Amino acid sequence: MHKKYKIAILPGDGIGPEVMQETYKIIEIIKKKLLINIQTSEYDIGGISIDKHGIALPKKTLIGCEKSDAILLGSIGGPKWDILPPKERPEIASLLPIRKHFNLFANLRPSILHKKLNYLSPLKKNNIKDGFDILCVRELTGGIYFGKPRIEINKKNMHYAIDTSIYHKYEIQRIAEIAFQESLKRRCKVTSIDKANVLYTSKLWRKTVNKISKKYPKVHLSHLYFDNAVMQIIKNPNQFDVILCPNLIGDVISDECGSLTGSIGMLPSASLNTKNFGLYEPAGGAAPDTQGKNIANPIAQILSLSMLIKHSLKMNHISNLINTAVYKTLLKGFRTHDISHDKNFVTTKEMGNEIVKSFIEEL
Ligand SMILES: NC(=O)C1=CN([C@@H]2O[C@H](COP(=O)(O)OP(=O)(O)OC[C@H]3O[C@@H](n4cnc5c(N)ncnc54)[C@H](O)[C@@H]3O)[C@@H](O)[C@H]2O)C=CC1
Ligand SMILES: CC(C)CC(=O)C(=O)O
Ligand SMILES: [Mg+2]
Repeated sequence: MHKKYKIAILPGDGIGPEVMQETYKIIEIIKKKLLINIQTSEYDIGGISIDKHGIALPKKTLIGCEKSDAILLGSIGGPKWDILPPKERPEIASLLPIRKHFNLFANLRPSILHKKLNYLSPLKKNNIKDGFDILCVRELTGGIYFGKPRIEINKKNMHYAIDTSIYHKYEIQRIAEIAFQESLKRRCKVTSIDKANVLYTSKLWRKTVNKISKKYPKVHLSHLYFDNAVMQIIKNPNQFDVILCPNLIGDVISDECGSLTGSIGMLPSASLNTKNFGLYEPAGGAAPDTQGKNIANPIAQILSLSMLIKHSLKMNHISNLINTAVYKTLLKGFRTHDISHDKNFVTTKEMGNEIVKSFIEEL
């Protein structure tokens, strides 16, 4: 009897359901042609769930995810729900809590610009002749997105808001371990990014990362301040291997690295806990400006499935086949709106179909 894999699918808001449809096509091929027993079950999350059930993260969704081997998420949020009080908006009421619930502290965001596709990047060609391959390792369940108190005070003559950034040593230790271990599989370089010239949490971050680095003598560790880092990445992304960041900094850096490959619409992510259970989602958001137009790039979602298959289902060969299929489709010249330099672009569905064709060619 073949092993059965259960994937909880959470399409969410905005372009989430559109790009998820294209990802289902790849799952169907894996089931039919590779005879892998994958069972998918869909659950609501985010704004759509608020509309349907009055709550952004229903119990049914959490229980469905708990019973699965991994979660594949589209995206959440959009202007319709921006007017809600902070605690009720999809970001704070569903995305952050689901990450915390499963202790998904390790967020891996690989940004790869292949040499042969370097013209997709907005950077000048001579800066990216050889492309680049950066893995952003972002701490995902701590820092300022989770600190308390977070509150707006509006009293007589006083109107202010507070966010609190907290990092415990153990939170820094465990994400640093992940970054060093990942770098051993790559080019053995870790660049840790912080603001240790100003922030107390960053001082502890740097001290702790330095201590962990002693366990990894083969890995070259360097530190950059956040402001300089965003500049260095644009000047020469190829100098970076693994970039290790606190939550907020990683949010920014990963968008930057993603867009340097051509579009944030191609950047997948894996959010993992210590048991290799993971939530996989595009690094970008709900892209409301492209929603419903059949123009969104489905690559980030398809590559997120690839990461799921690698990290949670442990089928590296299938993950590699998907990655190759995406690469070949781009080499064949197919471009969605976000990566097209002219008016010649394919729709979301056409891109999905082309990736499926390339995938079948690889089998
Ligand atoms: N993990 C998640 O679910 C995330 C949700 N969000 C939410 O999404 C909503 C929109 O946020 P924004 O700041 O506009 O960021 P965004 O990432 O949704 O969009 C930024 C830009 O990138 C483009 N883009 C993103 N993904 C694309 C794709 N697959 N194909 C083509 N173009 C793509 C968008 O069209 C837009 O121009 C907000 O409500 C935000 O809170 C934002 C980031 C992550
Ligand atoms: C709500 C945000 C923290 C989501 C986001 O921008 C991200 O995870 O990259
Ligand atoms: Mg982000």
